[in-house]
Amino acid sequence: MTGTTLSEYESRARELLPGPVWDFLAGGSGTESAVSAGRAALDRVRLRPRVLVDVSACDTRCSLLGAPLAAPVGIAPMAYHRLVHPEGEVATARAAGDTGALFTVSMFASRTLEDIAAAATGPLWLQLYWLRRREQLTGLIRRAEDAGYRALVLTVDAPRVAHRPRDARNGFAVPAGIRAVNVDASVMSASHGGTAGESAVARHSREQFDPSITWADLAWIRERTALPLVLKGILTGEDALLAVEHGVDGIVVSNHGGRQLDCAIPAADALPEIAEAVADRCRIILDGSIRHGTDIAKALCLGAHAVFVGRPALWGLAHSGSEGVSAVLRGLSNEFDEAMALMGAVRVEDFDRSGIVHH
Ligand SMILES: Cc1cc2nc3c(=O)[nH]c(=O)nc-3n(C[C@H](O)[C@H](O)[C@H](O)COP(=O)(O)O)c2cc1C
Ligand SMILES: O=C(O)C(=O)c1ccccc1
Repeated sequence: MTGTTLSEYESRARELLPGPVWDFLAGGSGTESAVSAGRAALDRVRLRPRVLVDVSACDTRCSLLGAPLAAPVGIAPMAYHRLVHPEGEVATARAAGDTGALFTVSMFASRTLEDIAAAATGPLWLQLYWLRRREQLTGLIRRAEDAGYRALVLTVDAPRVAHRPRDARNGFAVPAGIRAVNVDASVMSASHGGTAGESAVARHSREQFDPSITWADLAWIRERTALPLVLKGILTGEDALLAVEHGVDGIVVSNHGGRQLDCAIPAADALPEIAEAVADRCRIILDGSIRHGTDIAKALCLGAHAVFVGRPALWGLAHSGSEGVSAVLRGLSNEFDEAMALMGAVRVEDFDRSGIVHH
């Protein structure tokens, strides 16, 4: 990673960012046990390399729902990139384009969908939470289509934002001047109303997210767009099967980086039963604690087609803007390329369950 390791990006970001912003990035819900469990789950997976395979031309490229990628890597949707860098999502989009990564833009992005699209040279997806005010969703879907976004990601593990002790203690609110510019100001004014005991983000999500939606409501989105639909936050084979039965194009196996259900099963532990239930009928993406090229290899062996990287992209952005995000993504891709060579995998599709043991 051009001399700077990922953990150096992390520690530099921690030094640079105000304490409450760092806590918002790093923190989880409840006991925060689902944050560390995500890492522990990947650490329990060990790789089984094959040797004497011609690896003189490993190919890290793949395609995900029609999007060509330099490696099976995307940036997870994360709110408010301007919290860590003034250019925000525009800088992140440039880096994703430069490195051939997918960028999933959060509904609570701090730059407009159109500005992000103008800076992007690679594929963009848009993530949505289901708001009580459905006309806001209709507007976002139409704007995403017009700006060339290639899929919608509906996050389903957050009927509301969970209680996050660090944010509550800090009375965290998004600083004045940073806004979720793509939604009506009255939808997410998370810059107001942080109080000791509850963050503004948690309070506004309770007011604005629709907690009553069910599988039957997916038809409402389908009727409004021909874009592929991906559900983010699936952790069981049962729900993966329902997702397939409801015709979704992809799922993100995720415990939301340990930020939603405390003690939720780590994505890596959930993946085998999900891959079995899905049986190749939709795309599977894993996120949570992906920090090394070998983590990507492990996710593919467990049944994922690609991974999303969350916090490390923001560490890179805080460190040095677009350059920092590019360096973080390039570092991961280079490590993945090496993992392929040392695993005896020539193509991304060569990874399967025979590549791992799981303790
Ligand atoms: C600061 C921050 C903001 C996030 N915002 C969103 C969001 O707006 N929508 C969403 O679906 N997930 C959001 N997530 C969750 C990420 O998409 C992802 O699931 C998680 O961060 C992956 O774990 P990792 O950070 O360990 O890589 C957020 C995560 C962080 C750290
Ligand atoms: O999804 C999240 O983890 C998150 O932090 C968030 C931030 C702003 C609005 C909604 C969720």
